[in-house]
Amino acid sequence: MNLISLRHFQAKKGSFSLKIGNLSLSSGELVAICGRNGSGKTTLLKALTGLIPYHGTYYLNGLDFNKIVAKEKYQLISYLPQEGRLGLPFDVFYVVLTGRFPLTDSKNYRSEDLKATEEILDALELISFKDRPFPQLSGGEKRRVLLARALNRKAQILFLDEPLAGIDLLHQQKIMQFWRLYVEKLNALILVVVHDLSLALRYFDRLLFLENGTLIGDFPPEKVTESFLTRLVGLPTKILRPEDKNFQGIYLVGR
Ligand SMILES: Nc1ncnc2c1ncn2[C@@H]1O[C@H](COP(=O)(O)OP(=O)(O)OP(=O)(O)O)[C@@H](O)[C@H]1O
Repeated sequence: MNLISLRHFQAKKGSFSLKIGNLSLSSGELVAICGRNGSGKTTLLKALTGLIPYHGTYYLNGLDFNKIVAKEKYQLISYLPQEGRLGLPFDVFYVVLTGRFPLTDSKNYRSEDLKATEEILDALELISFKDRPFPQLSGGEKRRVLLARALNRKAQILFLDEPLAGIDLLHQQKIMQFWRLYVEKLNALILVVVHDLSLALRYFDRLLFLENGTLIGDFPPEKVTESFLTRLVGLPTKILRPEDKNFQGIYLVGR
């Protein structure tokens, strides 16, 4: 099912302009957005979330985005910004619980919100942190907690801006596995800004490539070519395709 449809879509940030002629994203897809710094990845996620205005056509779950009321948008979409700052001394459990706020009556959290929070903390191996004050966590721990908060709403659409930056390799792998289950269980769409092209090629269903605000590529990982990446990255690029597709560990390239 089409969850997002864009036509002649444009969003501006100062003199920068993002332009997408045509794009459809469906439920059940884990999609990476790739591109160099300043290519428009964050601009795209912000425009799709409604944080910056757009021109053109944007249908969300079959409805004109501009005609959907805010509460419904927040129930359908969960957005993790690139710079998630939170200076207040809340404990980790409460920070993650607040991810459920759009599902409540805006006054009280329900027992199912508490239960869901326990479950997501457990799934992301954060349960032992639950009573710790958020500001005291390390950078990577904070990112994992903010990701748990974004996932806790169980929204059908997730927009995640560089959620794996600063996270250790073991937890990156666990998060990738969790996203796969999330997509399957909730028939969800997850759109993730990723700089690590190895990760994007190995774990995602579809890769979108932006350059100077233009969508220059939209491929499944098997169709991404070395010549395309060489041009995109600006460096000679080789793709090593794993022989053992069931291998769950990481591949490192040595000298
Ligand atoms: N408020 C603003 N005013 C003017 N230009 C802006 C503004 N915000 C962003 N830009 C410019 O828009 C372009 C796209 O920014 P965006 O944050 O979408 O890039 P990105 O692909 O997410 O980059 P990165 O990989 O560095 O996070 C950049 O060149 C940036 O300098």
